[in-house]
Amino acid sequence: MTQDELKQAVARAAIDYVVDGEIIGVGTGSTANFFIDELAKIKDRIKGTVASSEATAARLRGHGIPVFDLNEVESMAVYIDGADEITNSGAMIKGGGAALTREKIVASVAKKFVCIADGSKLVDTLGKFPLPVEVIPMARACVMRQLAALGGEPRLRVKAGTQDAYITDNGGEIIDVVGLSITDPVALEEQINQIVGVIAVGLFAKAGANVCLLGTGEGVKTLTF
Ligand SMILES: O=C[C@H](O)[C@H](O)[C@H](O)COP(=O)(O)O
Repeated sequence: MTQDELKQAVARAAIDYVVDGEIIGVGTGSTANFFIDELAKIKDRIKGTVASSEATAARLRGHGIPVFDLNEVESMAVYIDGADEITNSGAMIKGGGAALTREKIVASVAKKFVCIADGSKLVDTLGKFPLPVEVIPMARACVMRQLAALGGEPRLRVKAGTQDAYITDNGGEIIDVVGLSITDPVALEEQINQIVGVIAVGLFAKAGANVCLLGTGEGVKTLTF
C-alpha cells in the first residue's frame, strides 16, 4: 500500500470514533484531509465541527460541514488529527503543517484525542522530525537562543521558495528545532512552554493521544494509551 492509501485507511477507521449528534474537533494536514473527506459522507450524523486551521475550516465548509467557532462550544466528544511522530506512549510531535497552536487548543477541549497516522510516524524516541515552536515574531531571536541552549539547532521556517518567514494563521512564526533526541517529552514541553515569547510547542506529551489508529501493511492497528 502507498503512504496515501495507509492514510486513507486510518481516516476511514476514525469514523468509528465519531459520536453522533456531537461536535467533532478536526485536525490539519494530509491525513486529516482524508478524514474530512470521510466525515463528509456521514455529515448528517454530526452537529458540526471545530477546525484547527483556516485550511481545515475551508475544506470542511467546502463539503457543507458546519464549522463552529471554539468560543461557541462548551464540550467536544473527540478530536481527530494526524501527527509527525508518535511514540508507544502516545506522545507526539505535531506542527509540520504549522497548525500546532490551534491544534493544541482544540484538542484541549475534547474528551478524547484520536491520532491517525501511517506506520512511518511511529518512533521509539521523538526528535528525528524537527520540533516546531510557534513564536511571537519580535521574540524570534531571543527564543532561538534559548532553544539552542537546550541542545537543538533552531531554524526559522520560511515560505517555500523565499527567505521570508512563514506566518501562521495566528500571525506567529515557526522555529523548527533540528537534532533533538527527546527522551523526556513531558519535561521538554514544560521547559519550552516557560520561554517568554513562545506561543506553543509542537510537543503533545503532557496531553498526548488517547488512541492511535496506525496504518500498516497488515491493516489498521489500534494503540491505546
Ligand atoms: O500542523 C500540522 C499537523 O500537526 C499535522 O497533523 C502533522 O503535521 C501531520 O501531517 P500529515 O498528516 O500531513 O503527515
